[in-house]
Amino acid sequence: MKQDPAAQNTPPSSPSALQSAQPPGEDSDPQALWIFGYGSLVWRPDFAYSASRVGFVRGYSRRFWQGDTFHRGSDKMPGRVVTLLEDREGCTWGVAYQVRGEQVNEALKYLNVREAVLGGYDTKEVTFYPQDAPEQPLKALAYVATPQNPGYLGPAPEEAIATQILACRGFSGHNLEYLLRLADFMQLCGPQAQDEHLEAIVDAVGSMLPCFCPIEQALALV
Ligand SMILES: N[C@@H](CCC(=O)N[C@@H](CS)C(=O)NCC(=O)O)C(=O)O
Repeated sequence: MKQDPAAQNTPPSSPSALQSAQPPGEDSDPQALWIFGYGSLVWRPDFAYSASRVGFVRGYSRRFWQGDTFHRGSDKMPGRVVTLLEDREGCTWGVAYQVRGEQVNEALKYLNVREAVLGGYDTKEVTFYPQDAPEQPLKALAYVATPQNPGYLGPAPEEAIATQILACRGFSGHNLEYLLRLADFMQLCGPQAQDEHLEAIVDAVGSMLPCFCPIEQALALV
């Protein structure tokens, strides 16, 4: 897939700059901001929002390459959560949430703690393509863990990532729940939404769990 010029990797942008970047027709509220989630934000945003849309970003691939010693792991046994890897051929599915008015500062304050302080993520401007209107892309804020952050673990064989996920748990729950809820979301997106890296890790987990069962039953185990 050729990288869409609109999906050029732009430098990290401040939320305020992004709010003013919304096209005039996008929203009468100049304070409106879209936040793109592609990991736990997909199923647990935990901030108030006015609208949400399923869709994708181009030029990035999702990877379980960020360590997590709080939400899904500990200092002794860091879990693995996702980040975005710049990839010209990449496409990552997730959910964009629109926050407006007072929701903007509340969401940013909350995410700064959850993502930046506790998770090591930075903010980055991305171009989001709604599944139901890809011809009308939106500017959105994404939280991305770069290789420079102290929690970054980087690439590993999917089997090793699966082993680590099976062994870890943190304050937000088991790392396996994190993996399976993301896989569940991707199944709901339909056959056009593929994530080979995620699928390979789920398959590796399945080969290691003696009683591996459908996702909804496996979620009941964690
Ligand atoms: N920034 C990504 C990943 C965010 C993410 O998964 N962060 C983790 C670790 S800092 C988190 O918030 N976990 C909460 C949970 O696991 O329920 C997203 O947009 O979803």
